[in-house]
Amino acid sequence: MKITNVRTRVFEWKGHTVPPQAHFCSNAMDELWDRGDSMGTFRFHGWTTVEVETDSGIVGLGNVALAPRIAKAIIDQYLTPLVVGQDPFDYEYLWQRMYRSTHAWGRKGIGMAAISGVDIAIWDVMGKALGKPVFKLLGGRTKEKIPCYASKLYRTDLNEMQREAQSYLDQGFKAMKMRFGYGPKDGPQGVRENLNSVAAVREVIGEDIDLMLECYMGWNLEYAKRILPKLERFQPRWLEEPVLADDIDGYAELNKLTSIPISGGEHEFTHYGFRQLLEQRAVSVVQYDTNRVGGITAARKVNAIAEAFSVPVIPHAGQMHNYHLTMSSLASPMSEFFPVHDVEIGNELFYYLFKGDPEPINGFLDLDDDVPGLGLELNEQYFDQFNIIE
Ligand SMILES: O=C(O)[C@H](O)[C@H](O)[C@@H](O)CO
Ligand SMILES: [Mg+2]
Repeated sequence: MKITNVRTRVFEWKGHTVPPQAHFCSNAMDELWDRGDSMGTFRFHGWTTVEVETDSGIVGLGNVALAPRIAKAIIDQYLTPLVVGQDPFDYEYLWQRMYRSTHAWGRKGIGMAAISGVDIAIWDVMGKALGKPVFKLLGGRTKEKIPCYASKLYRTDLNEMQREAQSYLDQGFKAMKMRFGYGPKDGPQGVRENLNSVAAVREVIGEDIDLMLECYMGWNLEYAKRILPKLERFQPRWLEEPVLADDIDGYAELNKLTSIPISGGEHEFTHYGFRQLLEQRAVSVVQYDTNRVGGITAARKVNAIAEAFSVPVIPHAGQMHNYHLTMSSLASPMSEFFPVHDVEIGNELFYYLFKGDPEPINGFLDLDDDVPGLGLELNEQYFDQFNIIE
């Protein structure tokens, strides 16, 4: 079998979106004086699809969510020439070819996200060619079904957050993640706002439901050191991305500071990046996203390293390209799940673009042993809601 072409398309959402709200989610832009719509650069309202075509007629489907137009340009100009004419089953060789040839600028960030999109499509081709789901090529079914946590609860009115948390309980979720809305610039009042939001959610869900806390790189080391001891009473499952992704020493200091596990990784890349995080004991939960970290070829290597360090892997985003890694590894105990709703931050856009993702039942997801490849298709039902760039 040979790869004959790689077709990339950028889908930019033009449908209804929920208007931005202040203090929606603390984030890396908050420290800058221009507080405007600080979450603006982290809205995912576009997506790149990657279709690897082969001489057998099989087409593999991958995706990239970061900087979609740049990802498309990188794939079209640099990666496609490296994989066309090649056997998709030589996936390690092809990954190394893409990684090494773009090493000067592509080993992290959008370069590696573009490589991830091609690699995911290649694994979809292999699964389809063998008539097996991708997880069966990775390690098979390690779980009867995958526990997942509901992930939304962006900072809004506390009564609204309590109603949302209750809705996840009513759906049978045993775990959920909420977002902070305040950080260092908001001073002691912001600390109180943050603590009050956690107290409000804990009041609804009680002590027997796992609660994760998301900072999305919006704090700094000094602020996190002050607030972490105040959060211990809420016994969070983890505190996520308290500092910038480059502050690995800060992660490591916080991870030792209190009983609260520190998680991160959705902005880290390749098995080399995670080797550093794990050797420095910087995270207690690994959260790569397979469409960023280097695709399935790199993600499976991170799973193995994390397993050796006894650090659980709970990939960012759920979504099918991550579910197959979680299903196939004992190092990965559960998945994130973004509830389906009106387009807001954009994580939920995945459901408008693709179909095939499993729906959670009582807080669990399952994959089908008999659906070859990733089990994803493009959801043409919403194509008219997108500007599509070929
Ligand atoms: O962990 C997450 O789900 C990510 O950080 C979200 O995608 C981001 O939107 C911030 O919540
Ligand atoms: Mg996160």
